Amino acid sequence: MKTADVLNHMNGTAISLNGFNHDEIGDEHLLTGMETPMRADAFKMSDEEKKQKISYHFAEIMETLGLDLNDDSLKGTPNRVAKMYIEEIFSGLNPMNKPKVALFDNKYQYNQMLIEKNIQFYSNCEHHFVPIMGKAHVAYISSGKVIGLSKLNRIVQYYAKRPQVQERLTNQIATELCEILQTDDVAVIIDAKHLCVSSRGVKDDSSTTITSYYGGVFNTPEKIIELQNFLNN
Ligand SMILES: Nc1nc2c(ncn2[C@@H]2O[C@H](COP(=O)(O)OP(=O)(O)OP(=O)(O)O)[C@@H](O)[C@H]2O)c(=O)[nH]1
Ligand SMILES: [Zn+2]
Repeated sequence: MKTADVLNHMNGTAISLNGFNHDEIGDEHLLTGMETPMRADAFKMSDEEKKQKISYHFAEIMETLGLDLNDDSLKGTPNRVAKMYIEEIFSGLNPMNKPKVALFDNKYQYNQMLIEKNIQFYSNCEHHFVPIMGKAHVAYISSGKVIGLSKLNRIVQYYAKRPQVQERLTNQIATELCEILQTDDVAVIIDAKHLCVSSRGVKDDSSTTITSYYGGVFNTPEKIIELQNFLNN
């Protein structure tokens, strides 16, 4: 499936280049408006250099807040945060960390939907840099290839490990699955809690946010109902 076709599914998603260089960044979502906005020089600096820089600036933030960086418990925090950003919670910004996906021939002649339900993920809101946590459900119908189940979870985790908004996370996962599986018949539903809504600001601890992508045959009332029935059980 071509990205232009995916774009047609997105109901008017804005096209934005953001100075983003496809070859250098290696993200296939150029021109769809759903790429994570990154500069063309995003990977000129090594991970080690990035960690040192983040550590320096995080120490500055802590100093500004008046914290004593000589304190036993606090002194390692700038390094801890830098390591966590680069190696863990924002590791999905680096295309080198994209999961390698194993595909198999559909020898089983299984031609109905496959749903990977309740994929737990943690992400971070790009507006406040506080956690988003939730569950993703992904479904597809094979066009000839079958994907290893764990790879569905890994694709969700890869895109979650970026500063995100839920709409983009949903569409990035869907586009990736369409491209890998060479089919439009993909659905992604995400139900997540945003700590920027629950722990601060409006402080609503009970609301969650649901987003969805229904492509190909999933974009019919019957299939949507069938899918939702599976998810509700
Ligand atoms: N559409 C969308 N909005 C999000 C997401 N995560 C956080 N937001 C919202 O982004 C908005 C940022 O709005 P601002 O008014 O600039 O930020 P703010 O002053 O901190 O807003 P409050 O959260 O209302 O206090 C907030 O309304 C957030 O709830 C997301 O995944 N999708
Ligand atoms: Zn937020």
